Amino acid sequence: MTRDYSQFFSLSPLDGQTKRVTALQALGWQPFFSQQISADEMAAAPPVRIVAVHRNALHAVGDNFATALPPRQDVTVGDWLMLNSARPQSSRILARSSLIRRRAAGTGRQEQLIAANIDTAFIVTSCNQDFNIARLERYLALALDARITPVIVLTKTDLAEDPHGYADAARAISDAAEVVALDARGRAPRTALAPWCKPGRTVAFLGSSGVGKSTLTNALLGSQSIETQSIREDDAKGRHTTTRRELHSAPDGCLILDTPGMRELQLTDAADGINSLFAGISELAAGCRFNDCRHETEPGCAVLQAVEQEVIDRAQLERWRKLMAEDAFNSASLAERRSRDKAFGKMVREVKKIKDNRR
Ligand SMILES: Nc1nc2c(ncn2[C@@H]2O[C@H](COP(=O)(O)OP(=O)(O)OP(=O)(O)O)[C@@H](O)[C@H]2O)c(=O)[nH]1
Ligand SMILES: [Zn+2]
Repeated sequence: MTRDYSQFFSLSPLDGQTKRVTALQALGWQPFFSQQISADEMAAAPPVRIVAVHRNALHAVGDNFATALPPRQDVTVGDWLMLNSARPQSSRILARSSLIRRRAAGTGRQEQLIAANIDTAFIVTSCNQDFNIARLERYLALALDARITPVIVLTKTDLAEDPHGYADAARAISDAAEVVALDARGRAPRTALAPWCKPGRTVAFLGSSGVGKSTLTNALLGSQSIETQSIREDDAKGRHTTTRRELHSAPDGCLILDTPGMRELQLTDAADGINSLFAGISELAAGCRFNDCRHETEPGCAVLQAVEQEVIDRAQLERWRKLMAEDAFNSASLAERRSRDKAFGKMVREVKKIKDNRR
């Protein structure tokens, strides 16, 4: 199937003042990436950005050209590669400014790369029963851990009796994230999200199904190119899960990553993100008498003392515990897997050695 990626070629918007943005900058190229390569390397292998991941190909766009590459487990949408035309599989992956990973859905504990080099994560929830502090915290921890600026977006303000109540509750979660409340339909999102949707910036929408991610994406794109749930519901086949994973270029010059629902989002190796979200608790924990304090019944527990003194909220401590436990569980399983794989590889090599010696 031939796909048309020419939408990315015309990306050379003016960034408000009069400074011209180069074609690469419009694709999201930043000093963080150019610092990783020499001028010679730049001439030998042009940088390309992975704008779409399909089952049988990676679609890459560079300075006024597009190409398809063979799929690779270690490459994800948003990645920058130095294109080796002779051996595309060996193209160098540039270090990422941010990376979203997750534990693969199902029973396997394999880590899956979701997206790379995202500047802003819009964490979307609606002003209704979807609104859930624990879930927002999980997304916030994930974004912070991935080194992405989080912004909480509350949709469906038009349907809520008290949208301000939701916005206040969201603001109380963390100073790390700004909160925007809006009606996702119509023109409001373009203005409200403009501070983060600048030329060459990559943004992504995260959140449960039905909260308005596609509606927001369409509002920024100024089109209906992403089908929304109500349209899918009319589909004779009923609702199908979205498998898309690609970047779209918006008229304002920003790049929008469209990810699947991420309903099974799990934290893996995200302790840093959790700690920065719950900075108050983690700082207190450092003052506990025991290094391995679980903050349950231990004497000299600084965290429990703070709860007693109502410096921190008991419910918040519970949510922190849950996230830490989830992260520890997933990370341990992953580490276990890695060491198992290592041990297995070692065994294979030893068996091979024995066989070779016998010859
Ligand atoms: N009234 C109102 N309806 C909204 C708003 N945001 C989204 N909707 C509607 O809610 C439904 C779901 O929106 P989508 O944009 O498809 O939700 P999604 O998050 O992309 O869902 P998935 O693709 O399943 O992950 C659609 O019918 C939208 O029109 C809003 O702010 N106000
Ligand atoms: Zn403690």
